[in-house]
Amino acid sequence: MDMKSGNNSPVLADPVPANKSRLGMRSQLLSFTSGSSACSSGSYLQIPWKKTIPGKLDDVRASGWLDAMISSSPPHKKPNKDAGVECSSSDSDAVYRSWTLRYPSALAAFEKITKYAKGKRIALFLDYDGTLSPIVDDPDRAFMSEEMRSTVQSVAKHFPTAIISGRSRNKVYEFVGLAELFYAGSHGMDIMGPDRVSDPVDFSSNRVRFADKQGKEVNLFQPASEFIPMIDEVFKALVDNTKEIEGVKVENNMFCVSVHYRNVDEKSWSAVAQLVHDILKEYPCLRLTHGRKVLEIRPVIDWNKGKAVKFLLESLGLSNSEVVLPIYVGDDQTDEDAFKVLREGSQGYGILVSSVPKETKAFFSLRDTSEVMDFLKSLVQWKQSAANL
Ligand SMILES: O=P(O)(O)OC[C@H]1O[C@H](O[C@H]2O[C@H](CO)[C@@H](O)[C@H](O)[C@H]2O)[C@H](O)[C@@H](O)[C@@H]1O
Repeated sequence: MDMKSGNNSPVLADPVPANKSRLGMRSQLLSFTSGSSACSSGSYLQIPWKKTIPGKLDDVRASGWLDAMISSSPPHKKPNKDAGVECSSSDSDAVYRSWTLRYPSALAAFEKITKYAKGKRIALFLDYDGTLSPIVDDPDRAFMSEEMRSTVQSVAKHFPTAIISGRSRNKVYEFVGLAELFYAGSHGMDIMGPDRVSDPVDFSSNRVRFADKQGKEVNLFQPASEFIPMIDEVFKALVDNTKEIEGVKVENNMFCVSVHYRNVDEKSWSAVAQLVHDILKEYPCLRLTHGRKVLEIRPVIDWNKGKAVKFLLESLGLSNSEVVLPIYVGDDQTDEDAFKVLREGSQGYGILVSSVPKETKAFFSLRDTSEVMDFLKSLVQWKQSAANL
């Protein structure tokens, strides 16, 4: 893959000036980013990992990380600063209701949505955690209910449906377990789709075609494949460096590493942030995104859930917005890239799953996973009744 910045490349330009090389030491990582890689120039050299001594916490405060960590997965009651007490739940309800004037409930606006979808084919994109399965303390136990599974299964019978998750593709497939869907893991950096119908850009070097277990031709697209060894290295370093902090969980999601602090005492959040910050200083080709009580480290390539949606629409031959209505349902910051693509291209609808008001690029909202299920069931019923007309 051409890793220089360019129209066809998903890789961003070198984020660090060439004179800021890593102490002039050569790295074992150079071997897999050979050629013209922006990240394999001097700026990409790595020092062998050494244990980080937590540095100045000013770094994480100044960069706004701590604020973002505190506001991710916000509490259900809003503290009232003036009175020093929490707002009552009826106050929060009123705030939520007024927020839904801007982002109406997709259930309440169902007729409007289906009116717009008339004569079009709906394509569904579903996030996993917080959308199909409720948020739980242990990421390994984020199971979806059987009812939700069969709802997703029937939705997929009527509409092309893809899961787009921050988890590794294999892991999210294990949780969902439905072979009839398309899957994009690692925030869209690992897409298993149909054999491509058309594609506006040349991704040939990142694409592998093969037949799946059912003999169906599939297309595996991994725009960040060169980063796997680096991600492994960072994963191991973070497991090692955070082991003294109780409650931290580090997850290897193949093309990204998730550092969970949901079960960490709030007093230690800054230490978690500092350790991640220190790692990122050593790996200029990686960057941070925030999720729900999770810090996510991923390659700096210009690829995200929004690009994955576009890619899948192309691959499925569904990119003509005159005849296709894509709907994306998701709950966290990384889903905003997909909402943005749909809104800015006037292409389809984003639906934010949130029980608290949030700034979003979505058009509609749903409170929680049970409303997501109701919405999916309504789509199936609507489709079935339209077929009977
Ligand atoms: O894109 P998603 O499918 O929403 O995945 C985003 C991250 O979800 C998982 O973490 C979140 O859910 C956990 C289980 O409910 C919860 O414990 C954690 O606090 C949340 O951040 C997953 O573990 C991550 O790897 C995903 O990136």
